[in-house]
Amino acid sequence: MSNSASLAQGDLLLSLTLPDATGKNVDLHGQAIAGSHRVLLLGIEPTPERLAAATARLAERGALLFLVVCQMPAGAPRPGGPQRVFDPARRLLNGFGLPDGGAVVLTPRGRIGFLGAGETALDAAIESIPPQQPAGAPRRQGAPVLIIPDVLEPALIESLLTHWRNGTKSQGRVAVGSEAVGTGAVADIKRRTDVFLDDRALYDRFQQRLERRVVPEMWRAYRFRAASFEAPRIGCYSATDAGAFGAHRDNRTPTTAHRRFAMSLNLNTGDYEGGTLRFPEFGPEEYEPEAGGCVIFSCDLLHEALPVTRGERFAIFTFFTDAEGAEQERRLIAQAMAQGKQGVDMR
Ligand SMILES: O=C(O)CCC(=O)C(=O)O
Ligand SMILES: [Fe+2]
Repeated sequence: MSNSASLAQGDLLLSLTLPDATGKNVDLHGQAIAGSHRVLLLGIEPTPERLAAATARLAERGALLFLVVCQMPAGAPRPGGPQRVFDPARRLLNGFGLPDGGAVVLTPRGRIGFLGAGETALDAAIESIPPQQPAGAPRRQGAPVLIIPDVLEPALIESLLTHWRNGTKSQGRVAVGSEAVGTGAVADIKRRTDVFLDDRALYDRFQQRLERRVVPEMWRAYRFRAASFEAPRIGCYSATDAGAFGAHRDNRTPTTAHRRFAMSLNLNTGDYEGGTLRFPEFGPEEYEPEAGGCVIFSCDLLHEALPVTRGERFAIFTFFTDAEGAEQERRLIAQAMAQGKQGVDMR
């Protein structure tokens, strides 16, 4: 991880193991408990009364409590109570940037759902756990896509939208190659106004969210190790020209062949109509993550963004590649530079 700042709400935590009183390692993402909300109370021992009240409220929510203590607990684990785990180096307190008494909620997905400190931290942590959801109808089809909610928070979304408003705009640009269309037809396949994310500070904030919330999810879902991502662009599909991106794959030209996974991350929802994503090879379902959330999919999948019929849809896009693809891309950029082209212009 390139950024060493404390873990924040929304970050994914895929491994977390601490010893119990007997020295046996407890995997806080173990298969018997992952999939439930887990509340970690750090560095303090609640009174028996508070513990009883918290345990009852947690049970209602199907959640589990762990006490993370810094002193090795005396004697054998106490039967019946919450599991105590031992963190003498205060790795968790430091990693979360919390004082003693801090509370953390791990969501079923393994993300940090809540972080808090102070007298009310445990109650607030429990309060943050949503009621258990009904299963819904069984799904019989769907595209092999990964939907990740809450990758970007509202303040960062706002900064990205401001960057688009002030940025240098380019329209309808697509990579041209064997299966791609010629310039004459470009406007037909892609009607979108793009601005590259070329502001360093904003780029760094965006990159950190991808590293903590997207890259590890791709590893878990696909065992895909992202080595780099392409210059992100913020796009606007407007109803004024029925903004859309017709059915295409993302890796079918010499300059895009190194791409492995695409990310489409919505910056707004609700203030436009249309604009959903569809994967026609897999069925008629339409995909639309909430603002701040994204869809990740293989660049081999045929996909289209349906026309926006009212308002404007904003989203940010990038493509991930692995070490091999990154090497391919480096060669390509070097070639283009040797021919006097600018790297970013190839995309
Ligand atoms: O609008 C979208 O969500 C998809 C965009 C897309 O397919 C692309 O930029 O290649
Ligand atoms: Fe695409």
